[in-house]
Amino acid sequence: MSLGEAEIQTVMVDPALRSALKLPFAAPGQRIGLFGGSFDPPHQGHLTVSLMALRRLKLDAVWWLVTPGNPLKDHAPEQLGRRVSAARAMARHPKIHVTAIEATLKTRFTADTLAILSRRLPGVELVWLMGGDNLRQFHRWRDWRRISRLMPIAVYDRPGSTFTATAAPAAFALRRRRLREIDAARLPTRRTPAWIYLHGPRIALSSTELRAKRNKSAAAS
Ligand SMILES: Nc1ncnc2c1ncn2[C@@H]1O[C@H](COP(=O)(O)OP(=O)(O)OP(=O)(O)O)[C@@H](O)[C@H]1O
Ligand SMILES: O=C(O)c1ccc[n+]([C@@H]2O[C@H](COP(=O)([O-])O)[C@@H](O)[C@H]2O)c1
Repeated sequence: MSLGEAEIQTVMVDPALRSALKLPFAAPGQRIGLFGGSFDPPHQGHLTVSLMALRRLKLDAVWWLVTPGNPLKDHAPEQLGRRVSAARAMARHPKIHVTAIEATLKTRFTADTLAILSRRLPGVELVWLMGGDNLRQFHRWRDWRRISRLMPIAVYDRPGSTFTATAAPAAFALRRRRLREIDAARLPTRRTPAWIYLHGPRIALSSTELRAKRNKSAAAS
């Protein structure tokens, strides 16, 4: 969307705060996809989810929130700074911004991060983005119902999750709040809870697989 002078003046986010949080610019009325992940390492799957979400949900931008660590994963990820740099190198797109906001906010759980961001960005239409594998275990996330009330959720299909994700406990609990794919562009402004399952090019890539390959070639050399 294009903003007039008056609208830019009314950006409700305190600029000092925004710069302290190292947040990209977002104005009221803009639609921002929040894509949390370990990105250890980032890959084409992340990029595809972001590009499809930009297009189908008519987003103005996607912010990659590189997490200090997924609370449900045991293994320690690569150093945060290295993952942020790798994510920036992968996400070379004018509408994709890479942030380490959870490290700045010192939040560990998505519900806490999203509660702060929605408070700090009033009027901005935020959407939580995730892959189908995460929908399968969403009911195990801390305060997942609160997350579903904080902002709409878009789930992108992923090999291995196609037939199981939409039958998972959280999907079942929220089944009456699911939008048809044809209505994707309306998701960001829908009353919550609201969610959608998006189909598109399926990318059979994972960070686990890339780490295994990297370790194998390091061991061979
Ligand atoms: N190939 C893919 N297709 C769809 N969604 C994906 C894909 N890869 C990652 N995602 C989603 O991107 C987000 C961040 O994922 P993450 O950084 O953990 O990558 P990953 O490949 O799932 O890593 P790992 O194998 O270490 O679990 C998650 O919501 C995940 O579901
Ligand atoms: O808050 C939780 O309980 C929670 C549990 C599992 C995953 N998450 C978040 O989900 C996002 C995707 O995680 P990952 O490791 O699959 O990339 C990332 O932002 C994690 O912090 C959050």
